[in-house]
Amino acid sequence: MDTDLLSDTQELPLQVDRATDQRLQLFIEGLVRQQDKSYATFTFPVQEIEPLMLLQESWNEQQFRYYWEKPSDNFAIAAGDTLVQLSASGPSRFADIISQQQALQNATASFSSVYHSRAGLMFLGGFSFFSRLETADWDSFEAASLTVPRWFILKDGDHYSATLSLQLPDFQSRNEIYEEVTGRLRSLNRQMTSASDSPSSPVIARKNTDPFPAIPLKLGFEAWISSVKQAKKQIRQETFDKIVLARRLSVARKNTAPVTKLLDHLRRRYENCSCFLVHPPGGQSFVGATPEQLIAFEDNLLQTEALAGSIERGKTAMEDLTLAKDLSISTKNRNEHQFVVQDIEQRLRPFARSIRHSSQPQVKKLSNVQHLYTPIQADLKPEATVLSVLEKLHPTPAVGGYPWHKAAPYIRELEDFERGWYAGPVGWVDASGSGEFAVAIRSGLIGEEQVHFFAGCGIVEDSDPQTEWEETNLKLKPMLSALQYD
Ligand SMILES: C=C(O[C@H]1C=CC=C(C(=O)O)[C@@H]1O)C(=O)O
Repeated sequence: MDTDLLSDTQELPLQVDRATDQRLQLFIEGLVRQQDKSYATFTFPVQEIEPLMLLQESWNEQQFRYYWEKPSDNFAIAAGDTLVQLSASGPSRFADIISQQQALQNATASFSSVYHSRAGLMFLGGFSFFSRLETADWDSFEAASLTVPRWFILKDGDHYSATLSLQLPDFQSRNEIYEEVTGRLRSLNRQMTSASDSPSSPVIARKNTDPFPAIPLKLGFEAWISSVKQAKKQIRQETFDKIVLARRLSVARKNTAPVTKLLDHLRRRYENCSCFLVHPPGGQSFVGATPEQLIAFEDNLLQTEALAGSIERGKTAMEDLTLAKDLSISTKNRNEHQFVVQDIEQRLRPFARSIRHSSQPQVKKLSNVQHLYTPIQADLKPEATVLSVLEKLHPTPAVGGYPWHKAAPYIRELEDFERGWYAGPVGWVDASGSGEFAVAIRSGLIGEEQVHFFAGCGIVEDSDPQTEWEETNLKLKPMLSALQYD
């Protein structure tokens, strides 16, 4: 290896010691000799770095970009460029993705100089709410899409690493592979150095002095009231017990700040949320900060939750407490919540050895709204995988309905827009089969000229259409503020 990457020369974010270099050369020799793999990944430790800054530094509209951060977990992934994109559409999309993922895993060899289970292959992306995408609004997205990036940076507590991946048939010899890996390490080093030297943090530091025009928050009000009334009629006729209706607010994009700034705002403001970005090559950016975890899966231990039932935050501590109490004792909200707990439990049962949750919901407080919240844990049977469980869990009645097969057609009928990836699962899966997916609510689709914001709420027998409308306004707030529309 050229001396510039070796650790006894200068201080660089990513350095390789001689022993690692020797191991790397042997690994590459093995790849070329055996010729039984089509892809290889290479993971190295890096110095402390802000993955978001690197994403900003390396931003390229024409390439795949991905970001995931849960500030409260001290966990982040920034990734870019496509090595392979797994995609599928239709009712068998989960099964199709699972078989593509397995094939890719079998065709990949991994080199790692870190001891971390997230080293190696990483699959990043998500799924649309319904099994097909039907309009041009989401034309850069697939109904199911997991991308293996050509690079990603991982931050997990104090652990930082960089993983590169490549397609082996692109290279003729051992030397070419070695040159490619070291060349890319060098360019990553340059980007990491300028990301950490970058004088300004990507924070939106101050309010825009020339505020954007007020959002027409009343837009779609009549249609909403009428849809909620129709949904309640179906509930009275016992078609279903609960349905989640959503609205889309579409506005001209005024804030042209990079989406990385938007993400930075979200992660600072919503520390307990999963902040995400999925940007297909040349497409729009799907961005959000969601409080709802759909699945966290590691060593056959699963964590999920019921999050449904909402009320505003109080202006004083006392008022806030009173509102939380009102929420906890509200029959309407408790019913709305209980359908979710029940349904999740039912769906997990075939996979689970045991399932645990408290009998009473807690209250989860976000800066704009508070929700009823029941964390649920399950020990799963060995055959369960993150994607097979995801297939069964999505959509929970927190974003769909109860029973789902009865409510589903009414969502399409009563909403006048394509949900796309709104309320679908978004997240990541690693090579060991662990992964995390969140429900992509509190989100927006950001195009060059237009932004679509989404928010929904659960409708049950005694829902009041006006109150539900106000609740959607509360839920739109995080994204509206992040784009400075307030
Ligand atoms: C569907 C959304 O929220 C869900 C999650 C939490 C509380 C909800 C509610 O109270 O209705 C919704 O079930 C959304 O924010 O778009």
